[in-house]
Amino acid sequence: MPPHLPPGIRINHDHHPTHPGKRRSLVATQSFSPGSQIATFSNPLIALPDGASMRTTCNYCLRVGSQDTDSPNGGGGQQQQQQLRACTACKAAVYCNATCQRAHWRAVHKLECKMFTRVRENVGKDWLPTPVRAVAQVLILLKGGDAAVKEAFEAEDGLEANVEGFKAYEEVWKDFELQATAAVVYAGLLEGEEMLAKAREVLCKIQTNAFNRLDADTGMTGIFLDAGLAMVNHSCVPNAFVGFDKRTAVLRAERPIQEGEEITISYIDNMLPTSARHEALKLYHFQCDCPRCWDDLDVYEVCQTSPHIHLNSFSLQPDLSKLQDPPIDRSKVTRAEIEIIYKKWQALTPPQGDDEEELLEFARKRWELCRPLVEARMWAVEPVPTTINQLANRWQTSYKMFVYALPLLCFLSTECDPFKLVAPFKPWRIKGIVAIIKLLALTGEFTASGALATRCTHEGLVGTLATASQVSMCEALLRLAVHHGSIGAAEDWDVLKQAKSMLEDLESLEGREHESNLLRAWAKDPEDPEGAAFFENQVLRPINTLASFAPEILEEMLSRRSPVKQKQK
Ligand SMILES: C[S@@+](CC[C@H](N)C(=O)[O-])C[C@H]1O[C@@H](n2cnc3c(N)ncnc32)[C@H](O)[C@@H]1O
Repeated sequence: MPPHLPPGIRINHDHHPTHPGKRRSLVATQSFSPGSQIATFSNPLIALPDGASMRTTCNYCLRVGSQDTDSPNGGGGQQQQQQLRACTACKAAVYCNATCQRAHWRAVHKLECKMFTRVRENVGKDWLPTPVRAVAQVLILLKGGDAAVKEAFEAEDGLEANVEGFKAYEEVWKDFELQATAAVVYAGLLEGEEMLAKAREVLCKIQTNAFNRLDADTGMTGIFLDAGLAMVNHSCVPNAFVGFDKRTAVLRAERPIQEGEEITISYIDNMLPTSARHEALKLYHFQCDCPRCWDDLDVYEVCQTSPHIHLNSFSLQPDLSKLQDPPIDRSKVTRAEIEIIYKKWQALTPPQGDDEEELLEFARKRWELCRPLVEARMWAVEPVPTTINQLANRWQTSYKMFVYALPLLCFLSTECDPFKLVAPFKPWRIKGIVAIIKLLALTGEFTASGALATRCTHEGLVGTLATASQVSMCEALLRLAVHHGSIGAAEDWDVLKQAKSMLEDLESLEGREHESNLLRAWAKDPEDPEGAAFFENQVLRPINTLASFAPEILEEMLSRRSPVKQKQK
């Protein structure tokens, strides 16, 4: 029996003449506009936090919290987070409340609880590596006769396993053998070779069909497997994407989808150069022949053909002609050189600790590799954006450097993200905007007290912030975040909730009704003459000026020349 699917989608079982290995696919039974919700999946077969965070994440709803203070490792320092209480029997699985604990007990924990007692007695640990726990859960649910798990893992038309494909990679297969054996032993099911073979097959099915559930807010990962969602095939130019909200996966349209069209998502980071994408897809055992792979398109070329460039008229890159005809110089770097740059960049080993000098030296080496792309002004081509992003992330929380993170974040939101992620409602684009808002609020305090110049030697940066209306900038950015967040994210996405409440606070500030009215008019109609002029002059211009400092700041910090020079713009 095929998995139960929500309305709006169906499974296509037709043979793909050009791709016999593709087997089934998910097809839209109605049209979907960009950003709209195609389907939600809230009853997964497997939903696990990753091994290391199973003591700090509710094992049922996957909400991140802090550990019970009675537990051996304590839970201090995270007051705002939900306090989690451990199962009194195994003391390994933790929950945010009794409802979650009961639901997890019914779903699987009554069967796996003893396993954790066994783990503690045998190896003294109170957690298991994620794949081992996932396989063990499936095995004990199969043993317990769970119908949905049997259907997915034992029926002939169940989940794709690709066992022979995995066997071809010796190292991967050795790893699978170890993990499958551990799962069988810990589950208390070591009954012979047949059970071990079953465990290996289960692991192959999990590897092929489960999502790495990355929580965009906390960075926590885990495994999420739903038999219906697992029917979506891959494309490097997908028309849909999956977001996670605790125990629910939401499938959303990224591009317009017509009735009868196949729905595709990207299994990997589809912004990487072609050979890196193919390397990442190796474990799915198929040759991707999407337009990006077929014509070896870079991010700018994919952006140029995107059907939703126009959505950026309400964004930080409203100059649509730039998205249609990007100001880059392809003669400075070939595709083959980009592939080599990426491989060398990836091969550099990051320093182990937090030593500032070592981290800066590492960033310098990475930046040096990016130089041909920088000269071509191909800022949106990896590894340039990730190199800048990593530096911005570090500087944001650095007492000495946080002011310098602001131009970097403005640069990412204007020169990188819109080309990489053309749809402005993609959560990563919204997060980029929210990061700018937070830094504007922080630097605003220093501007008001006149202390900014003591923190930052870049006169252009200090001058721009001194003359800009940071409150209006924040309000405009919040309106962008709330508008696009309401299209492409769950209503109770923390980032969206936070943006909404910050916007309410700003709107209620006395004495700036005029500015607020203009921005409200612009948000209602980005072509409203007065509102648009206000946004252009008071928001976009300072954001672009701040962004324009990023290349020189990066150059001077990372090119082994002098420190940031004092410059008046
Ligand atoms: C998560 S499953 C997707 C559902 C799968 N088609 C099925 O019938 O079970 C992933 C597997 O589907 C196949 N697949 C996914 N995308 C594909 C594509 N673009 N071309 C060919 N095969 C693909 C590969 O075998 C891959 O390992």
